[in-house]
Amino acid sequence: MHVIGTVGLPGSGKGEAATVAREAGIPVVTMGDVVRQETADRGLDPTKDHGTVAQALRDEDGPTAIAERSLPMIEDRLETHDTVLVDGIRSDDEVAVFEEAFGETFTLVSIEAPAELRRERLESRGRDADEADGGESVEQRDQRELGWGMGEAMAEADVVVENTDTLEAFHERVRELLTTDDELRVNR
Ligand SMILES: Nc1ncnc2c1ncn2[C@@H]1O[C@H](COP(=O)(O)OP(=O)(O)OP(=O)(O)O)[C@@H](O)[C@H]1O
Repeated sequence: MHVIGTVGLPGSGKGEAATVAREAGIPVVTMGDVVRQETADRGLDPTKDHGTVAQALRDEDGPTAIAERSLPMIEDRLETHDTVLVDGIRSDDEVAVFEEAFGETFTLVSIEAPAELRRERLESRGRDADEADGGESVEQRDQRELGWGMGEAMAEADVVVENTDTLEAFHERVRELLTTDDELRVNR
């Protein structure tokens, strides 16, 4: 059994890593799924009330509210799959929840790329997907996420994957990581 969590700053490649996992038949649980589920449970509109519910969860139950609620979803996937990828971890407080729940079977992977490369990739993703950035620069997004504890989370990673080469090379590296038992046992 393996639970693999990914952390990384905006545009580092977490979404691409999740795509590689799905292609390899590894289920992906995102913190966003948790918020969507909670929004539906509260009878609210997942397309409009996502942000409000995410904030409400943290206000009501503290910084680990969303991570705690993802645990049953992860355990559910582990009934039928050996490995599960957790996407959307944003702080060291959240990392502590997964370490406590899964112990040595939890591996934290930090995906890293320089700000300039991430900025180019996010701009290009924005053009492709017609994605609005809300007027926020990459530096501002970095500061916001670092303020939540992303830097501390990245510093605790068991494995660092540099995403500075081609997309194909990154996919290959992630595929290798997800399917090589030895690499996932680094913290045993
Ligand atoms: N090595 C690469 N070469 C070229 N493009 C890449 C590479 N890695 C990722 N990308 C592209 O850069 C963009 C950002 O990557 P991705 O969406 O995976 O980042 P993310 O970490 O999930 O970002 P966010 O936190 O903002 O959701 C995507 O369009 C992705 O396809």
